[in-house]
Amino acid sequence: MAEVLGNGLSVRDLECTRAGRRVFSGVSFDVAPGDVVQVRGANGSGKSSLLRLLCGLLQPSRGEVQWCGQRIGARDAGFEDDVAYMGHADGLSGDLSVLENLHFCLHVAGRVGAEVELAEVLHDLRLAHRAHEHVRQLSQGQRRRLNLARVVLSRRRLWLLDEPCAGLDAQGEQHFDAYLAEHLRQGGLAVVTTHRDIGRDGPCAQALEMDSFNDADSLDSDHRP
Ligand SMILES: Nc1ncnc2c1ncn2[C@@H]1O[C@H](COP(=O)(O)OP(=O)(O)OP(=O)(O)O)[C@@H](O)[C@H]1O
Repeated sequence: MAEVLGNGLSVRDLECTRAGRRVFSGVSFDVAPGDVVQVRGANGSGKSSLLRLLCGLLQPSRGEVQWCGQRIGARDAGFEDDVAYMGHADGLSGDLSVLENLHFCLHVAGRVGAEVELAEVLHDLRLAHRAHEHVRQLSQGQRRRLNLARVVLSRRRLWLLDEPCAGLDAQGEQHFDAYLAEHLRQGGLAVVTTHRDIGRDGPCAQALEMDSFNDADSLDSDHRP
């Protein structure tokens, strides 16, 4: 029986197979409240696949992911209510305004009425002046900021963030660091794929190097040992 963190995320002997090819195997780690894991690795090493396994969008070919002692594959409703996932696609509606997207997010998170906080986050992320514009009119970096606002406002306990700083400028990165530090300070948990050293000035991150879990034939030829 795998050791389980009763109040956090527990990953045991996880294996990922995509299109019949084993991407990684033997991945095990725990994340406790207040902890962040930084996932690193070469292109194709399986960072995004790992995050999709953690949030239940992909199924492992072996091993399991547990949240607060329950296997997530069991589709425990509590897990989905606890997770904020940021993937490569931003999950925003281009035909809705910035404000409408965030109101929708607050609605889904059961936080209708958090208007003051919404206004503060929009101001912090320099999106307040674009609040009534359609999201499709924003730049990539602005959309990334809006996606960050979505995660922050959702107030979910577990953040699963795939390259959250891609496209952010230096100020956007600073805001990300501050929001992540505050999330952890409040007992939140996070798994983040990023090449930035998020432990440098902020929280101390546990590093997970995906390259060490790859099969040799799953890597591009120039990454093979
Ligand atoms: N939709 C898919 N169908 C089949 N195979 C996929 C799919 N998406 C990714 N893969 C494969 O899974 C492996 C891992 O991809 P993944 O995107 O998880 O890696 P990554 O480390 O996030 O890469 P990158 O740094 O380039 O974003 C790659 O070999 C890739 O070809």
